[in-house]
Amino acid sequence: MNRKRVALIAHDHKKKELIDWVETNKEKMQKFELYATGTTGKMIEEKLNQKVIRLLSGPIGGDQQIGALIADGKIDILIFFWDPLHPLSHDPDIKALLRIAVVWNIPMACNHATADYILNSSLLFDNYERVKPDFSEHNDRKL
Ligand SMILES: O=C(CO)COP(=O)(O)O
Repeated sequence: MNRKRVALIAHDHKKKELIDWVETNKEKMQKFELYATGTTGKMIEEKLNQKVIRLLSGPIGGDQQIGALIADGKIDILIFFWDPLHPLSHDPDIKALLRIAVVWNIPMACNHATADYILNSSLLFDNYERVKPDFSEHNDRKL
């Protein structure tokens, strides 16, 4: 079975929480191929001593790069500890990423509790295949 590709992202006020979470779940993390935005990825790599495929930092396009990977079917799970209490310059990108994860029906955790649920789901290491959305109507759309 291929390793699940997990994207990990945290905003600055949430980074400690995410780093603590990955450290607590270090053994499980090793079973995944990890992707992350720039700064988050650097911190995870240092903490876990595990390779992380790092994209750009969020404010300069990292969220969009993760979104593009999701649309290409290259990310299986998104763990995104976004910050609901501080306004961010790249809010449109954040919103777009949350949207595209829903569009493509990938499991997405936006907080610690949901991340725990996903990580402890029996579906995670089964041959579970998520339902792939049917976009035929959209692709055939006549403008
Ligand atoms: O801003 C981010 C996501 O919106 C995260 O970017 P960094 O991981 O580079 O801090």
